[in-house]
Amino acid sequence: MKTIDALLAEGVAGKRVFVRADLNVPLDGTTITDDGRIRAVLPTVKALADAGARVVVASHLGRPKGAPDPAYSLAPAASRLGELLGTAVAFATDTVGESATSTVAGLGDGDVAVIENLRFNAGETAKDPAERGAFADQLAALADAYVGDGFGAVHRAHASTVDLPARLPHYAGYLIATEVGVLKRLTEDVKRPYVVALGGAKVSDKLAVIDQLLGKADRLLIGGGMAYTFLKAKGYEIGTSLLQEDQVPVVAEYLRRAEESCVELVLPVDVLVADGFPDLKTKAPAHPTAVAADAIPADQQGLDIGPESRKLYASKLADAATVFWNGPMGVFEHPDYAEGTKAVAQALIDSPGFTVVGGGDSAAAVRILGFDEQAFGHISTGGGASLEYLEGKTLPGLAALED
Ligand SMILES: Nc1ncnc2c1ncn2[C@@H]1O[C@H](COP(=O)(O)OP(=O)(O)O)[C@@H](O)[C@H]1O
Ligand SMILES: O=C(OP(=O)(O)O)[C@H](O)COP(=O)(O)O
Repeated sequence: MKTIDALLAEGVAGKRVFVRADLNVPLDGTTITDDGRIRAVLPTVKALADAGARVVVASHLGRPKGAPDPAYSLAPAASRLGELLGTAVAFATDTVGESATSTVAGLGDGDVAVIENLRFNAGETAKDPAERGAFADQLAALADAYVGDGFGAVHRAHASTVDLPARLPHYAGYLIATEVGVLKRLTEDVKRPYVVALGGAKVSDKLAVIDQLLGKADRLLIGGGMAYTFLKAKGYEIGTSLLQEDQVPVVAEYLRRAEESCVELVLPVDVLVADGFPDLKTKAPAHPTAVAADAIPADQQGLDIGPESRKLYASKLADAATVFWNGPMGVFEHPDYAEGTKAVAQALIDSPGFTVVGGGDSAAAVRILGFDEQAFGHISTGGGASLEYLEGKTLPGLAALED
């Protein structure tokens, strides 16, 4: 894999360099609540701009449905990138249309532009390779070289992560190099006990990784929205909690295999419930109650792990030599449901082992909840991406950067 240093050595002055970043930041309206993913790509963007490249930064944000949707605009991320760089950053209001073409044509050496959300074009995520390829052809017309630095999206086989680098000289950026370097420590000669904590809301995406993790980790702690499919598989009532119904038999099999292979699969013993999802805008008090995990009322929704589970999870992390954590334990964006995530973050800090936190929301959670980033071994910008890396899968966005 050639890195950005090779591109810089070849000389980039006057060249248009396409940087596929992951600027999928959490937003409250148009306010960015955590800019970690933007800061993470700065070394790459700065190095290219300082060397006189005309830098075209691109990313997805959220999951719009293949058409423009103002709620998912990258405009706030573009302005924040400009603030962090201390220079004006141009913003194209489309991906490959008139605005993108003229914005890129208007760049001088050392200038930076951001184009609009790649997922506003259906070609970005299309299953049909021809449709993806057609979009990639249009993106390729905007650049002379490609730098892959969106680590959080390298597990996606999308036009900008796979088809575009096939059309341009391609290089790995600094963030990808760092992320892969650190995650290698968790795959080669991992120190034990190795504990993996999983939570969050992308349940369908992330349940599959448990299949592999059962053969790799010594202990699996399950929280967040992920936990309720497990509780359901145990035969418990889970009320209106997040459920991946079609995966219940698969999860039941995970429970059986864990027992057989002596992997500790730890589920919440109690949870915080309420009669609905909290208002994240007003943060109005949600008045949750703590109930035993096997006593969730039918009309209630589980939104965080409970106080007994906090203690249990902390104790299961206390002797870990290696920890990987992806996915908040609850709806941490609301103060009434942040305690589970706080307890796990604190347990990682207190753990003597090498600790890695991965995922857009998990990384944002530890910073928003006031933890010191330096207290963790590594904070990865990718949740699904790092999990799939740990599974030993070939990540399409990394494979596409190979020579
Ligand atoms: N019990 C729950 N029910 C619904 N959503 C939850 C629950 N627990 C956590 N979440 C949500 O999960 C989201 C993060 O999930 P995910 O995207 O999978 O994590 P990451 O970005 O770290 O990989 C947060 O926005 C949080 O509010
Ligand atoms: O936020 C992301 O992943 P993560 O929540 O697993 O960290 C990435 O930006 C990928 O987004 P996607 O899961 O919509 O493809």
